[in-house]
Amino acid sequence: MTINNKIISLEKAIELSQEWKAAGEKVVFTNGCFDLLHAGHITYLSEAAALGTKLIIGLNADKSVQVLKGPSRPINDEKTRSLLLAAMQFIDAVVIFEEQTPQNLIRQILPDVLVKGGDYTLDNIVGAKEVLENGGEVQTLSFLPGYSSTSIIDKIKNS
Ligand SMILES: Nc1ncnc2c1ncn2[C@@H]1O[C@H](COP(=O)(O)OP(=O)(O)OP(=O)(O)O)[C@@H](O)[C@H]1O
Ligand SMILES: O=P(O)(O)O[C@@H]1O[C@H]([C@H](O)CO)[C@@H](O)[C@H](O)[C@@H]1O
Repeated sequence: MTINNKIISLEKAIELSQEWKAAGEKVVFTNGCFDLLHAGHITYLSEAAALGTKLIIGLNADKSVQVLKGPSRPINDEKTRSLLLAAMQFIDAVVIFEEQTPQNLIRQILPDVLVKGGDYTLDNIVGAKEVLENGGEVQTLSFLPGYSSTSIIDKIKNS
């Protein structure tokens, strides 16, 4: 599958997820803004991929990032952010969502496993209730202290 073909619509993500699960694949899902990629992202994303056989990323659209992270964000637009994620061999699909949370997306995809990095706890992961009620798993993965998109921006500003 080419990199661009991995960047799919909500409808395609629902269809693929159903197809994959019917074929016995274990579908892992995570979401985020992924503005400036760093070692923490890569560490937890590679761990996420190892939890199943297909990894879908829910990516906040530019407008959603602006609300969540502030008017000066994102630095990288959604086209760039989705392409960089899709370029990772262990990521099978990237779906951009416009809302403030991936609740609707997760409710429709119903992955086998929902994960976030270690900066989250199980009680503040959006979609956890739906995934658990559907018999899925919810996990928080590694957290690499000192790595964040914001800290990269601050370093550049202060350099
Ligand atoms: N240092 C880190 N180690 C492991 N996972 C991380 C780390 N930082 C972020 N993540 C995970 O990456 C995903 C995307 O988070 P996000 O894009 O907000 O990263 P961030 O670096 O915290 O960004 P920002 O500084 O803009 O808030 C989330 O699931 C989050 O749990
Ligand atoms: O990149 P972030 O800020 O880790 O991503 C956010 O994650 C939120 C999380 O899933 C809450 O449990 C989500 O609601 C928000 O839309 C961003 O994806």
